[in-house]
Amino acid sequence: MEKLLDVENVSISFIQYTQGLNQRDLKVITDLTLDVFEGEILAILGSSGSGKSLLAHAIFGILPENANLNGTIKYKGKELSQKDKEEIRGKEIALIPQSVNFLDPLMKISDQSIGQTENEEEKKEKKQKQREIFEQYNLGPEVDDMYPFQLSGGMARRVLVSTALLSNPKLVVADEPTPGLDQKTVMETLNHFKHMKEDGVGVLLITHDIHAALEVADRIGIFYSGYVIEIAENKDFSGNGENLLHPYTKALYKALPANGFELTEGHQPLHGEIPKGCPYYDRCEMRMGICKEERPELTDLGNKKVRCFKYEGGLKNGT
Ligand SMILES: Nc1ncnc2c1ncn2[C@@H]1O[C@H](COP(=O)(O)OP(=O)(O)OP(=O)(O)O)[C@@H](O)[C@H]1O
Ligand code: NI
Repeated sequence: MEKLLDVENVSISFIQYTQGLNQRDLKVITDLTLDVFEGEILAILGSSGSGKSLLAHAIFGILPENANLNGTIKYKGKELSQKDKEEIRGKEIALIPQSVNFLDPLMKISDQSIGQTENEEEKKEKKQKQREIFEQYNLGPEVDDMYPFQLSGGMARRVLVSTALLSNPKLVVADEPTPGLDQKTVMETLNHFKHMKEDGVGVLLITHDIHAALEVADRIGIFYSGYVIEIAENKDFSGNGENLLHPYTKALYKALPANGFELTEGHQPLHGEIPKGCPYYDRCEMRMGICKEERPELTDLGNKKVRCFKYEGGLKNGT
């Protein structure tokens, strides 16, 4: 399977003005590294406000003006410049945006889904394809002439998913596709991702819903205080969680069945307030002296990755 997306050491920050003319760099995402292969679903799990949408927007070159982006984003091994991102988006790579507000309220659904076309012939072709895909997603012909406000939440979601698929993308980035949907529509949406994967598409599923992630993802990356602290395989989230590596991931897993799961529980140091050592130091049961002083790197352990000093010498060193 070919590697589609490489996000290497990406940091995203904003300039924050403090007193007077003083300013400081407010880091939202630090040193983020992940990859997505063909026919794979990688979920990124993070709490609200942890920078998930910023990550998606960085890949598509649509970050807000005041954001600073560092690091490298590659597609099929080639580093993407801002210009490349603009050329490739909506074609080989497609975004399923978090908000249905991405739909234009004043434009009929089918027109905005098809987008601008060069000529009548192209428009006809695209219209036909749009109908086919919409049909697969249970959106009948009556939807074409509707405006966004006439759609239910589930229909609007399906419009965003099918619009993303219109260009036959190789890579799909789905930003929080499930909140606000009823259980049945959640399962439907997740099934769409499974079908994309079966068709060889690579999917980056950005979510704060661990149940959704576990339902469909092959691997799951866990955000903590703007760092990816572990990328685990789905099957590691089983038994006593003994195959999970980072103490935070272990704690999350243990909280799952008992508490109905709350990712935001406990205080995650955010942005400016991260101490110089490991961001999880204060809450960690496995902490050592070095963890207070230095920040651990993301250690590559084959199919998994972890950011924790316990594993710097390999898997056997952890507990
Ligand atoms: N234009 C901006 N200027 C300054 N700070 C910003 C800006 N946009 C986002 N941020 C900061 O970045 C943080 C992360 O935003 P982002 O939308 O990526 O979070 P998220 O993980 O997608 O959250 P949610 O789960 O609510 O969708 C925000 O909490 C905010 O502090
Ligand atoms: Ni978001």
